[in-house]
Amino acid sequence: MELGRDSDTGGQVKYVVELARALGTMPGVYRVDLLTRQVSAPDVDWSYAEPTEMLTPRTTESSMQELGESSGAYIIRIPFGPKEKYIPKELLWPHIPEFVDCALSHIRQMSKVLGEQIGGGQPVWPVAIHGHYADAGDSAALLSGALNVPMLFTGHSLGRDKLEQILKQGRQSRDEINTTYKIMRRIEAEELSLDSSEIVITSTRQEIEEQWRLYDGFDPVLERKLRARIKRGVNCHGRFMPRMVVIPPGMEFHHIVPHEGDMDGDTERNEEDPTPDPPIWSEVMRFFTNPRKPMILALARPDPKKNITTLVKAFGECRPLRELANLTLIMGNRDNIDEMSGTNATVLLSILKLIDKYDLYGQVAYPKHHKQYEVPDIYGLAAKTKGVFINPAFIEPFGLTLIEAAAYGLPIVATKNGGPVDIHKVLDNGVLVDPHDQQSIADALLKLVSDKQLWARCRQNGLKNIHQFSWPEHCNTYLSRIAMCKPRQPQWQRSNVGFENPEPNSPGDSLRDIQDLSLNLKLSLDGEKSEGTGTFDNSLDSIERKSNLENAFLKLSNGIIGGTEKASLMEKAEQNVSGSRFPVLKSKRYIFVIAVDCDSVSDIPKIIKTIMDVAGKENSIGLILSTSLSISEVHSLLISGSISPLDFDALICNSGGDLYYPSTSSEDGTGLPFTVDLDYQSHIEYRWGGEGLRKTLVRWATSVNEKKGQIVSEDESRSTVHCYTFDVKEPESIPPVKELRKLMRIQALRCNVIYCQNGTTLNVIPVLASRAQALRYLYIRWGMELSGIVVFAGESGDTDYEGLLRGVHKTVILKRIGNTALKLHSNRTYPLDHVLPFDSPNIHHAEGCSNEEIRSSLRKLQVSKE
Ligand SMILES: O=c1ccn([C@@H]2O[C@H](COP(=O)(O)OP(=O)(O)O[C@H]3O[C@H](CO)[C@@H](O)[C@H](O)[C@H]3O)[C@@H](O)[C@H]2O)c(=O)[nH]1
Ligand SMILES: O=P(O)(O)OC[C@H]1O[C@](O)(CO)[C@@H](O)[C@@H]1O
Repeated sequence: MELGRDSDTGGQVKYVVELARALGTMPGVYRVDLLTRQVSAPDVDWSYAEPTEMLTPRTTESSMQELGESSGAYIIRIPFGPKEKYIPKELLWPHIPEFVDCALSHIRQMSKVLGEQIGGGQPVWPVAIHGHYADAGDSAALLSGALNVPMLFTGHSLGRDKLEQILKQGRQSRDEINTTYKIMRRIEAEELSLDSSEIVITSTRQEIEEQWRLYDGFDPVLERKLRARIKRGVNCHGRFMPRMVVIPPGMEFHHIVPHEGDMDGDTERNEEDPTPDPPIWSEVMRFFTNPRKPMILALARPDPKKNITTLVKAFGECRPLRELANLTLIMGNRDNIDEMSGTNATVLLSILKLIDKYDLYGQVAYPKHHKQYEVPDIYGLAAKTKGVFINPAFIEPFGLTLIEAAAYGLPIVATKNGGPVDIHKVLDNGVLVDPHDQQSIADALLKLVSDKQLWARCRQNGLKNIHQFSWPEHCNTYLSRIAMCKPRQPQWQRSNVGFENPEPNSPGDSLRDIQDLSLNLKLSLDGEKSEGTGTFDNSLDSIERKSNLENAFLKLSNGIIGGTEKASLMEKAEQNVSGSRFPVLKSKRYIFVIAVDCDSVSDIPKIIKTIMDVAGKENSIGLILSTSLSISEVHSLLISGSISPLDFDALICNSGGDLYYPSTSSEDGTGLPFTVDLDYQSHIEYRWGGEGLRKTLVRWATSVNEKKGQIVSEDESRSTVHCYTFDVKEPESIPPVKELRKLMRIQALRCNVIYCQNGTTLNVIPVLASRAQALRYLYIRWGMELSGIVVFAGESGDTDYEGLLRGVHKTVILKRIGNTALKLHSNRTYPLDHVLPFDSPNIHHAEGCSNEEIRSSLRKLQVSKE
């Protein structure tokens, strides 16, 4: 690993690689995939372009174990974002949905492969998905929603805390910080991770109490209260908190041999010892006038928060310390400071200036290069000189370097802010200091290098206790926590499992199953009615006539049919569905998704007709309508434009709260020619606050009305099971969307709040539901290729607009559509340009909404109908 190469290659990289490797050797774990970005850029190592890399187990014991085909731990590199270009983490946001789409396709593919190998032909679905750091938290949330599997999250370093620390330093304004670090988008990703995760893993208790508590979506007191309510079986009124679990990271101990000798002592390498000194030693020692003095070692990325400058000042201004010890600063690798990122270069330059200011030549080493395999030798050298390791960071979430130093027999001086407090409790191998207090840093270092007994005691304590930081131990606790999560998987896969072993009157004969069967049989009926031919007649051989099928449907609904008969009926219906209507989505070359949020709803039919006209009558293009409107509003709209619902393959309504398919019958009781997808409903159900959420929203509306007059009211007629809709009379007077989101999160209500239709409507839907996620569902459910999608959107739109433009699909932005909606975005927590990939070749701005202008955009996007 190239640790410390830049601000993206820190401790988290080592943590996740070692965790994946360790998990891959645990009994009960078949396969671990560590997904990351594939980078094929000339300025990074060639191995970053390798699509797959196996992480070989460290211990011979585990490598001796019988491994199954495709089992073990792997790094999977997913290509996304601009080709051949390295992108720092702060600039990745516009590309995250593309990663999600590609990752989804890898996971689906892998689940099929594993299904063939070990799943008896049934796809083997992931047990859990774990996001590490904010960007992966965002991705994992979308993936866990699309796959319907439990999510875990580890922050490693948290945005709110970083923001506070930088503000405290007073060098940058909030806006400047946001421009440099895109920190508000990152914080939103961390909030979403709280909304979506079942478990948040932290390295220390401090991370929970001091850092996570800064977030809207987490409150340690409320968390305890909700946990107690769940234990007592008391209603939580739709409120959810992720479970926070402290599991410190481990160490790989296989290569650790603490140096026993000192620079002058008997155990020093003697003349007969054939092992030469590690080359990195001379790289360091060449800086020193007297290399035998105890070495104070700091090893950290040249990031301002690591506070190396205070350390250099403390050293420079403390005469006795300078006389007694040398200082070694390992700050990543560099060829040319001018080519380093702005903040890293600034740190390095200020350190060089301080060295010059205090005239520390001959006393401070700051080598340009080191390899990761040389890091143990650097700790070893410091230990050999009876030196001390120091981490003076303003705040350190955990601090891998501290456990590394302890493992190599080095006492520590560490910041009292963050993880080191917990580490010190376990290891008791040094002194904690206030990182802002230069004098106390110098005092602590001086004490440890001058008091030989204290030094020896700290070294021994560290070595004695370091084994408490063990990966196998970490993995045991981790896996036991995952095992406690309620298993989640797509509803239709559960039905499949049921088929293999249909027990008469088994507990599986639930209302849900009946609904499933009903939907599938109904779809079968629709299939016959609308298509007339196809596999319908052949596959339903035991139910010869359509009327029999209708009877069966009724019997199922009334609970008369159950057990084996139901299972067999279900299987036939399922085969029929797979054989007729829905795979149509899969076979389409392109799917046109009409997601325009027009200034006036009445403008939509005209746009739909133009796009339909462009699509032509060929079967190779599917059509989906994606809107904030309810299904009955959609129906009226289509009628008003003389458009047949049957021209669509699917209709995403209520901002993604519901998914419908057109149908020639109307058995839903709504009188409308659509069938609701019940599997989708169960798919997005996660953390839906239901009645508790609705009541809170109504209370919020009342309080807004008390202040501003009657401007917002619940609209029961447009609300559905998974979408609470509110009418807004004066959009400019109601609080911005970010405030309502915050209010919900503070109350532990997890939902997706969308201001739509120019702010005249407010839709509240499940947290992992959205118009963009509905497309991912169609991919997972029916195999609809995401790369074949062309989304038609306006220049602006509802507050879920950003989701429509990003991913592997292509987008045509129609000029002058949805302009009024722009005001909905004026009060966002982060600017749209931090998340929209406007330079993407997948996006094209059409000059207008005419047939020719749309055709021209499609040509530019290389979408051809053939
Ligand atoms: O020039 C360098 C600098 C660092 N490292 C290594 O990089 C890692 C740095 O990890 P850490 O000291 O933990 O700091 P960060 O890079 O900031 O890592 C983040 O993620 C870690 C894992 O969750 C947490 O321990 C940290 O607190 C958090 O800030 C260690 O293994 C170092 O040995 C190098 O090899 N060379
Ligand atoms: O300064 P930030 O953005 O909080 O990032 C620190 C994180 O970045 C990394 O260096 C690389 O992802 C991690 O090791 C660490 O978790």
